[in-house]
Amino acid sequence: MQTVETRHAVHPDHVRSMDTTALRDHFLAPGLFAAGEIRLCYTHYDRMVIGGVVPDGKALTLETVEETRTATFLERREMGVVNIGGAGSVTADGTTHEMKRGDVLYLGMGTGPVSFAGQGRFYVASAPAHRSCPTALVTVEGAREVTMGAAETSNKRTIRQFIHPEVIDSCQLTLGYTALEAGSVWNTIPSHVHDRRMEAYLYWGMDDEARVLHLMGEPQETRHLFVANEQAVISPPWSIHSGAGIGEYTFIWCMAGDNKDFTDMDFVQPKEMR
Ligand SMILES: O=C[C@H](O)[C@@H](O)CC(=O)C(=O)O
Ligand SMILES: [Zn+2]
Repeated sequence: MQTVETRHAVHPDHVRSMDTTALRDHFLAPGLFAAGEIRLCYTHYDRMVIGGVVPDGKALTLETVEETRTATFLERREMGVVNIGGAGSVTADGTTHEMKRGDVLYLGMGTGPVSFAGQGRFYVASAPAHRSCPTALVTVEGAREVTMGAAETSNKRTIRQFIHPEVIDSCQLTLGYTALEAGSVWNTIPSHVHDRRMEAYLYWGMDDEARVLHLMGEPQETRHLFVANEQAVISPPWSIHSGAGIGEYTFIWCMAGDNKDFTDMDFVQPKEMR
C-alpha cells in the first residue's frame, strides 16, 4: 500500500496564531512508518518529499506518485534512503544494495522504480534535481564525522554526513544524522536559521516512552512540538530547529535549497531567543 499526503508551505505570520493541534498538523509527520506500506509526505517546501518504507519481509516498490505526474518518481528527482531498521536491501536499475542499520543510499535523477526488501525500515527524502548524479551507497563507516558541542552545555554530539559535497555528489539534497553523547540532550545549540534551505528532521533510535521537545518558529517567536520515535518534523526555511531529548535519540536531517553548504547557518544565541 502507498499513500501520499500533501503539506503546503505556511507563512510565519500564520504560525503565530496556531494552537498545538494546528502546529502538529502543519509541521509534524507522525505516521510515516507502517508495516507493509510506503507512506510519503509531499511538502511544498522546496518540493521535498519525506517518507517511510517498511517492507516487513516482503518487497515494496516505489514507482510513481500522482503528485509528480512523471513516468517514474525519480524521473526528475534525487533521493536519499536511510535504513533505520534491521538488515534490508534496495534495488534500483538492476542493482541490489544491501543496507545495514544506519547506511545511506543516494539515488540519482533518472533512476527507475525503487524496490525495498528485508527487515529494513527505510526513511526516504527526495528533492527535485536538474542532472543525474551517480547512485552511491555510503555505509556508516564511510560517512564524514564532525563532533560539536560540549558536555558543559549538554550538547556534545557527533554529526555524520552522508549526502554531503565532501562525500558524494548531489544536486540540492544534503543528508546525514546526528547522535547525542550520553548525558547530552540538546541538538543544534546554538540554534540557527538558513532561509536559503528548508530542512526536515526524523527523530529515531528512541524508546517508546521517550520524547524530544523540538523547538521551531522564528527565533524571537518560538513554538515547540513534543515528538516521539520515528516522527518527522518539517522545518520551514525561516524556522529554528533545535531540540532536547527526554531519553536517548538520534535524528536524520536533510536539506534542500539554494546551496549545499552545511556550515552556512545564521546562528541565534540562546540570549537572543524568545
Ligand atoms: O543545518 C544543519 C542542520 O540543522 C543539522 O545538521 C544540525 C545538527 O545536526 C546539529 O547541530 O546537531
Ligand atoms: Zn539547519
